[in-house]
Amino acid sequence: MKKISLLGATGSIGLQTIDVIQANKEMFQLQAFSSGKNLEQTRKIIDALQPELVSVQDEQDALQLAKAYPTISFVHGAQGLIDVATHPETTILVNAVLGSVGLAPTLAAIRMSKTIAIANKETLVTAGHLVMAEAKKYNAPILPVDSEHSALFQSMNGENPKNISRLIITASGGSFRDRTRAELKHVTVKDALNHPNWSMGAKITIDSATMMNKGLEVIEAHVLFDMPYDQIDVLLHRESIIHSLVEYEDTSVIAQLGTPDMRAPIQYALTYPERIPLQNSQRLSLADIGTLHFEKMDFKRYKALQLAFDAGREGGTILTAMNAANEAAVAAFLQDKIGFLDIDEVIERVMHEHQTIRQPDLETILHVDSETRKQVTDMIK
Ligand SMILES: NC(=O)C1=CN([C@@H]2O[C@H](COP(=O)(O)OP(=O)(O)OC[C@H]3O[C@@H](n4cnc5c(N)ncnc54)[C@H](OP(=O)(O)O)[C@@H]3O)[C@@H](O)[C@H]2O)C=CC1
Ligand SMILES: CC(=O)[C@@H](O)[C@H](O)COP(=O)(O)O
Ligand SMILES: [Mn+2]
Repeated sequence: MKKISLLGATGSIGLQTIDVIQANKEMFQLQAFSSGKNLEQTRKIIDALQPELVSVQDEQDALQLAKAYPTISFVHGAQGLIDVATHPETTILVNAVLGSVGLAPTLAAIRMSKTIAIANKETLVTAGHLVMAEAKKYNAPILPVDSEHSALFQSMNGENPKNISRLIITASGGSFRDRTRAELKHVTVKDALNHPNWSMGAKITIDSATMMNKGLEVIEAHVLFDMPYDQIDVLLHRESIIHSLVEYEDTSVIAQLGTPDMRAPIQYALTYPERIPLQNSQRLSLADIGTLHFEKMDFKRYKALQLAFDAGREGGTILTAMNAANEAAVAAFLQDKIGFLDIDEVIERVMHEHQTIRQPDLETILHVDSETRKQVTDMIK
């Protein structure tokens, strides 16, 4: 029985992780989980899986839940996330929380040598060097959940990393892939939330439309697989069937394919190195699909991807600044405070004004993160 801590249980990845756990109750047990503000969904998960420990964002909510469930422990806030991540009985942390708030609990779980199944890409972008150094020091495996990184990981299985020549990350193009940049000036939140292939949380769906999602994923791949940026390519692939590809020195290319279903990479991270049937899933039929499409990436059309490559190549705190600026700008767009194209503008301005600090420690990263959020708030007043 694998005992699991889950951060972000009420979100898109979180609920799909719950599905995988519920479909394989003889194999997995949910020991502890965190949610944010969605109390209705929190109660449903408690009723279905009876965990020992639950964290919610606000103290009042924790007190209210404690009255309703006297046998369960409730915690809250930033410390609550750490308590869930470090629950002494769990061996795996699934990090599916949104944003850089996932960093501290990830580091805490790594320091207890837990296996980390990571969907929370912002943590790897803002402090990848710290996460990977601590994972090495404490012998904590980091298993990718993001579909592209799971695909890369699977396509490297059994290979010698020194023979890899290139990582090729596929991108659907997002909600506005058939519009020019000029046509994006007045798009609405509702339009932007309409992803062609995946049903995901709001923030990542906007990131996908700006192509910042791919930018974050390029940095995530650099961090996870120690690959230089000039050996990471992005390929437009409308269908999201090929989840990513690895090219080797001898020109062979190995890819991982599948229907767009996040439960597959989530389950693979939980069962690794084994595979088990995926319940209620559709098998891939290439004969039914017929044609797959590929296009070269246009870095002028998708400016955010260029900004992410620039930040990645520079390294240090500009990664934290870029990530925090993006989180703040996307939140402002979702609240109708800025337009869609302003997201790129905000990130570019923040990066332009940022003085990079090399090899930052945790304190510096957390400081840059919160200062950048204040800077963005002032910018859009
Ligand atoms: N969705 C997808 O298919 C994919 C997502 N990812 C990555 O996985 C992560 C999660 O994405 P997704 O599931 O889409 O996001 P959602 O917005 O659907 O879910 C986010 C989760 O985090 C919780 N949360 C948000 N802010 C806080 C906070 N400040 N403190 C505590 N909990 C918080 C939410 O709680 P509540 O709702 O209760 O308020 C919810 O449980 C992101 O990093 C994303 O980039 C990666 C690949 C694919
Ligand atoms: C499901 C997943 O991993 C997302 O990150 C997905 O990749 C988003 O799609 P695009 O960013 O390619 O539009
Ligand atoms: Mn992805």
